[in-house]
Amino acid sequence: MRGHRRRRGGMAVVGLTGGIGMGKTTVGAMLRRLGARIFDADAVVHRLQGPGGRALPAIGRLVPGAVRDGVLDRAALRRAVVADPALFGKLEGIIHPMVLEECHAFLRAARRARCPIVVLDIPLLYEAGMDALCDRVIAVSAPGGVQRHRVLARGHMDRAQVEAIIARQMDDRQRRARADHVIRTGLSRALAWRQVRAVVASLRHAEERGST
Ligand SMILES: CC(C)(COP(=O)(O)OP(=O)(O)OC[C@H]1O[C@@H](n2cnc3c(N)ncnc32)[C@H](O)[C@@H]1O)[C@@H](O)C(=O)NCCC(=O)NCCS
Ligand SMILES: Nc1ncnc2c1ncn2[C@@H]1O[C@H](COP(=O)(O)OP(=O)(O)OP(=O)(O)O)[C@@H](O)[C@H]1O
Repeated sequence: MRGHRRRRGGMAVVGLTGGIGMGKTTVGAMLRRLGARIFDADAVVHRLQGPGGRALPAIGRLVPGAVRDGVLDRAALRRAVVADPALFGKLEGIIHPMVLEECHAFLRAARRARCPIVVLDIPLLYEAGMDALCDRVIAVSAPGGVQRHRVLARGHMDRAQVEAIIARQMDDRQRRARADHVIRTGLSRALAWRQVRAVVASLRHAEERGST
């Protein structure tokens, strides 16, 4: 538990992490409705890789077939990095420093705007050591079967690709053991809401006591 660390500049920084398809975006949206400002690492990655994105030139050099006329073919990039783990590591080497930079810029802006609670929604929060930026961490979790079913139901990844991504991520049990709060998303949305409200109430309670 990092439960009683001092808040940084009057703002609670909450990490939100979990494996692919565990429910980070869904829980992030609930936290937003309760007043938190969200840093969405996946959305930042998509912007960096989108038309005119900063990461495109380096990705084009790494996987030449993946960038054509300044546009990234996500499916081609996914196939290439899943087939070759060394390439996956090199792609992360391009993207992660840029995500970290954007995250610091987000935190500076949120502090200037006096946001009471900010949430860093980052799949690889622990793997990339970005939990060091957080006062508390929430892990979202669901049974492995539910996780795989959800990702396959989206229809753009095959079984092998899902397994390759899961293999690159921290084991769910380890993540749950390290986090301050665990939100279970394997049951109904109503239950997830109840857990999210309880976490926010505990943050607000800590604020009143002057610690997180
Ligand atoms: C592998 C890529 C091409 C797959 O693209 P695709 O459009 O199919 O998926 P998307 O980007 O929406 O990611 C879906 C989920 O996969 C997982 N994931 C993505 N990248 C990684 C990674 N390097 N390691 C582990 N899990 C990852 C995350 O849970 C993410 O939420 C893409 O995710 C990518 O470029 N990843 C490298 C950047 C990265 O490390 N992102 C993680 C967040 S910082
Ligand atoms: N509590 C819940 N009850 C029911 N379904 C849920 C719940 N939470 C998430 N889901 C469903 O699971 C799927 C994955 O959720 P979500 O997109 O939030 O996960 P994610 O962790 O952000 O995924 P990714 O790592 O791929 O970005 C979605 O279809 C969502 O509707």
